Amino acid sequence: MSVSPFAEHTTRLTRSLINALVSEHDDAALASRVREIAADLSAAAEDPSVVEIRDPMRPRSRFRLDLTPASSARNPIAPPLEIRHRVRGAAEDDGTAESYADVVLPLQYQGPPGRVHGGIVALMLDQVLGDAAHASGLPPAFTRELTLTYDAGTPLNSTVRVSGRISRIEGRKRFMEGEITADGVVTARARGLWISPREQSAPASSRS
Ligand SMILES: CCCCCCCC/C=C\CCCCCCCC(=O)SCCNC(=O)CCNC(=O)[C@H](O)C(C)(C)COP(=O)(O)OP(=O)(O)OC[C@H]1O[C@@H](n2cnc3c(N)ncnc32)[C@H](O)[C@@H]1OP(=O)(O)O
Repeated sequence: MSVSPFAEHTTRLTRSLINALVSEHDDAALASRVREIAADLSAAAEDPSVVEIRDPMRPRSRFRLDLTPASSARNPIAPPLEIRHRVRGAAEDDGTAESYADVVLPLQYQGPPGRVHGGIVALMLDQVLGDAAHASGLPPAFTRELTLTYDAGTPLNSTVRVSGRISRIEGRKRFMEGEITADGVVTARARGLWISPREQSAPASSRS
């Protein structure tokens, strides 16, 4: 289900409000930002039908109603994670289907100074690996195990790439792997196991 421009606009403004709360330590400056954002929120709510967004997030067909705190365009606590799909080609040329997202994390996702919080790193990798686990119309599967290695700080305020792919499938089990890179350097790696519940995996288990 696609998100209306009004809902997405309101989500973006709410993200701005969250950002103001963690950025402005002076109440007068904070109050000024709050007034601006409140005015923008009210203006859009006057007539939701005329709200337009120049660069809306693309609705993803394999995720009909995304309300997750990881990637929903209508959930302001979610990082602005727009997941795309591709086949790794040219350089690697291994033909692996991959899910990936290029994302900039603002201050509200900070852990150590200047770095993305490790839990947010895990959240994004869980989501992108979970998305990749559902490639090719595979039946629903849940994260059973997720192992993270934090190799280096993941920077705030600059584009990082979150990627995930299936490494192998054994019956109901999908073994996943992925990483986050910043300027081409790996900052975190993930390995995980997604399992399709017995009742939902009849076609998959008959293949095993
Ligand atoms: C969420 C998807 C919904 C579908 C949506 C469709 C479209 C989606 C599009 C895009 C999706 C993006 C969405 C991302 C969402 C983000 C991820 C989350 O937040 S998920 C929530 C957190 N996770 C849970 O809540 C799971 C909780 N756990 C469970 O419910 C169960 O454990 C479950 C269903 C996962 C498995 O239950 P069992 O009872 O079937 O499992 P047993 O029988 O113990 O294990 C199955 C096999 O796996 C082996 N196994 C277990 N652990 C293993 C391990 N660590 N290594 C190797 N094998 C292992 C076992 O030995 C067994 O093998 P043998 O069949 O006997 O051969």
